[in-house]
Amino acid sequence: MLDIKTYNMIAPEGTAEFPADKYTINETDKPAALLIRSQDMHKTRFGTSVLAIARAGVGVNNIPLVEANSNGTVVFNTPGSNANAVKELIVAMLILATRPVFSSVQWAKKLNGADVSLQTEKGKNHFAGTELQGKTIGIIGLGSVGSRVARATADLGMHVIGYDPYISVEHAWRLSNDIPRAKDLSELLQKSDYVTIHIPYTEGNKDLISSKELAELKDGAILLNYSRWGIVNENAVIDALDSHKIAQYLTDFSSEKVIKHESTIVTPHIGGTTLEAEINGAIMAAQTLKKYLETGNIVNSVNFPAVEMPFDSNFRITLIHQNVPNMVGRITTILAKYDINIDNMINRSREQIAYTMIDTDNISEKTFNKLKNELIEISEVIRVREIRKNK
Ligand SMILES: NC(=O)c1ccc[n+]([C@@H]2O[C@H](COP(=O)([O-])OP(=O)(O)OC[C@H]3O[C@@H](n4cnc5c(N)ncnc54)[C@H](O)[C@@H]3O)[C@@H](O)[C@H]2O)c1
Ligand SMILES: O=C(O)[C@H](O)COP(=O)(O)O
Repeated sequence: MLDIKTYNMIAPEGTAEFPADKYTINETDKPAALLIRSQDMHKTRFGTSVLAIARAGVGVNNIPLVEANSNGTVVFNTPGSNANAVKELIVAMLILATRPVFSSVQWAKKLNGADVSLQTEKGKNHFAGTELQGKTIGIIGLGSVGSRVARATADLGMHVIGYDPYISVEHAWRLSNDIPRAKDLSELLQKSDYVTIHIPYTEGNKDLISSKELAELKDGAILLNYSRWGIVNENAVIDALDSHKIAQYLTDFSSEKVIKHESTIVTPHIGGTTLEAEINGAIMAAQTLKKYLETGNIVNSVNFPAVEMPFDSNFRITLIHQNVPNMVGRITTILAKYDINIDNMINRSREQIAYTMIDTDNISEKTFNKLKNELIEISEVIRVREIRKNK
């Protein structure tokens, strides 16, 4: 039995992916894997029993990847699972930034009497808005969310300009050829009436939008941050709002200072919080975990290489090791000592980490334990695992 520990609200459709004859959920203090959302794993220690962590969602800045690597823990996310949910919220927030929906509803709620309809007709002049059509929106990051926002805002009649120097081939294909790309961030900032950010939080993206970048925006521009706290420098954005350099800041990530400011609209990190996105993410994360636990194959990892090999033999040995020369030679030399005949083998690497899978015929538990002890003695080997077919 393998135990899966969950954190946060994981949709039951996800945990239902783990059959009860092979898995338990939240039953031991030595789980084989974790299924999480935004749980801060920098503060929540995970032990060596944890073979993998699946993040139902996209952002993985809540997971210490260096520690995961040295522990031999594979970290997965669920790319695109909540992108439509974020896109729809961005459309809503653009409209809320442009039309006085909240204030007009609050005003109308207070009306009394038989002539409320007359009163609304008289009062509506106080609630004139502007339109999105014809305005320019700059989209920073053209991945799963950004590419969808580009399409949706173009459909609203906005002029769209994108910026993503690291765009993947898959996302570039999804993006319409009509969407012009800024040559650099400055060009995007200078041309846009609205700027929306859809990038991961990384060391390199910390404070990407700070005083210098805010100064490059058009006067009265509107900024949206549905990516992460820390990508926009909070003090700089408050200064830009106070000086009326920018008109509004709309965000899913906050502090008391931002919430209390009269020119902000703050949502409580609900970008991916729809029934559909939560189910998508939980199922995708669970399926990715199951695949890894049952076959060793890796898809959608953020710290390990993608590795897939059909599992046609009876026994699979997986090794996580440092990415240094001659590891395969050293590993196969030890296997040869045990007279193990290799049916199939794959070795892939990503930065400092490498992963090797070796398929062979059945090996007894006793022989495998001896073999494992010898393999783990190679100082660069981090983890050795056995997977028996259909177990
Ligand atoms: N508010 C929410 O609930 C919510 C939901 C989903 C995602 N997110 C956040 O949004 C981020 C983006 O999500 P996604 O699904 O589109 O991810 P994604 O990985 O599909 O796309 C991110 C894109 O950003 C680009 N990028 C990275 N750094 C950049 C930079 N400095 N300038 C321009 N482009 C840059 C990458 O090349 C990539 O194309 C996530 O990492 C997460 O932090 C928030
Ligand atoms: O990165 C993400 O996928 C979003 O921020 C959603 O986070 P959540 O799963 O905690 O809602």
